Amino acid sequence: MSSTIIASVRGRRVWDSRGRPTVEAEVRLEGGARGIAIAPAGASTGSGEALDRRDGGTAFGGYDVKGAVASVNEEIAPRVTGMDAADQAVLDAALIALDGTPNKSRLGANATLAVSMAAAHAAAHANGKLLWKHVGGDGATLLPLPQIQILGGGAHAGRRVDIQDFLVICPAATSFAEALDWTAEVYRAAGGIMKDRGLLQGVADEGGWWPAFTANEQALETLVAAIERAGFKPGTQVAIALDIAATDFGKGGRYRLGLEGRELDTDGMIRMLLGWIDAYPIASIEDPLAEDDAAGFAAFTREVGGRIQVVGDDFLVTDAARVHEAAKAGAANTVLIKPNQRGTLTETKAAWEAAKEVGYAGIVSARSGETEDVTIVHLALGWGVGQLKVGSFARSERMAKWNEALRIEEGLGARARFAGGAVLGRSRR
Ligand SMILES: C=C(OP(=O)(O)O)C(=O)O
Ligand SMILES: [Mg+2]
Repeated sequence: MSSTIIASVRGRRVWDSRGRPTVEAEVRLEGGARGIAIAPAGASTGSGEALDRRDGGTAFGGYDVKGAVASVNEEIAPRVTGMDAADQAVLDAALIALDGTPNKSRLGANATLAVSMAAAHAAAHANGKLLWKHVGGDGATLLPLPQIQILGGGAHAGRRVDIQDFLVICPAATSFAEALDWTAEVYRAAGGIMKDRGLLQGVADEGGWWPAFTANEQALETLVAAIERAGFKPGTQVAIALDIAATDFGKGGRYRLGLEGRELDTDGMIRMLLGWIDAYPIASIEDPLAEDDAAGFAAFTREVGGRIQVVGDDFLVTDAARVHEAAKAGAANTVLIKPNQRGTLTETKAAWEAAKEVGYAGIVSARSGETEDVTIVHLALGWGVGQLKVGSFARSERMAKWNEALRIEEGLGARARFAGGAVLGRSRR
C-alpha cells in the first residue's frame, strides 16, 4: 500500500442532472493515489438534513456553490492536508469540528461530503482496491436489491401526481443483473401503456415516466398492468415500492392531495394507504406520513410493519440518534441512507450501524439531483446494506450506478450473493 497521507485537496464546481452547480473534491495522497467524488442534491428534503452551502442571489436560481467550493479550497484543504486518508473517522471528525455547526451549515454538507468521499476513494486506490472492497473486505459479496423508479411524481415531476416515487423491486430475481433485466421490461411496458392511453408527458427527475394522471391510484393500476404486460407475476416476482414523500404535502397532521383536490388527516392517510396495500402488491412504503408525524408513523408501522417494509427518509434523515428514537416508538422498520443528509461518511455509517442495532433494514439511496458519481454503490456493497435506490433508466447519472453494480457482480463471479426479497424490513413482533 502506498502512503495514504493527504498531499492536496482541490474543490471545483461541476454540474448535476438538474443543471445546477455542485461540488467535486479531488484528494491526492503522498503515495500518488487520487480520489474524486461529487456531492448530490435533494429536492424533497427533510428539515433535519445537513445543509448544502448555496450562494443564493440570482445566478443559477440561487443554487451556485462558489462558497462551498471556497470552503474546500480555503478551509478544508489546509486543515486536512497531512492527515491520513485511511483514517476516515479522524478525518471526518476534523471536518465536523472545522464546520462547528450541528448541520454543516457553515462549510456546507456539499463541501464536507465531497471531501469525505474523495478521501475514501483515494485511500482505497492507495490500497490497490475499489472503494467497496476497501470498505468491506473479502466479506463484501452481497449485491443489493435494486429499488427502481418506474413513474415519477411529487417534487420530481412538477407535482403532477402527489406521490413522489412509484418504484418496483424484484424479490424473486436470482441475481442483480436479472433484477435489472426484469425492471427494464417493466419500465418499457409502463411507457408503452402510458403512451397508448395518452398519459405520457416525458421523463421525471430520476428517469421514471412523467405521467398525466388524474388520480394517484391510476399510477398503481398502471404499474400492475405494466408488471403483467412484461410477463411477471405482480407481488411474488415483481412488487411495488412507494415513496409517498408525505412531508412535501403534509404538516401538522393535515395532508393535501392536490391532484384529487382533497385533504386528509393522519387517520385518513393511514386508511388510504392500508386500502392501497390491500388492493395492490405493495412491498415497501417510504415516508407514508410527514416528518413531524411521529405518532402517525408509529401507528402505521403497528398496522403493517409486520408484513411490509416501512421506510424513514425525511423522518430519520440518516441520523443514528433518530433511528434509536424511532425504534423506541416502534416507528418504521427500515432506514433510508443518504450520505449528504449527514455530510460525512462516518456519520452516514453510524446511521446504518444504529439500524442494525435496532433490527431495522437499510436502503442506500441517491438524491434526485445526481451525477456520474458512483460512491453510493460502493457503500451499499461494502457495508452490506442489502438495498439500493437510485432512479431509473433513460437517465445516465442513474445508469452509471446500476452499471457499476453490474460490473461488481460480474467481478465477484461465483462469490456474488444477491440480496433478493429476504432483506426487506419487517417489524419484530
Ligand atoms: C431520493 C429522494 O428524493 P430527493 O433526493 O429529492 O430527496 C427521496 O425522497 O427519497
Ligand atoms: Mg424519500
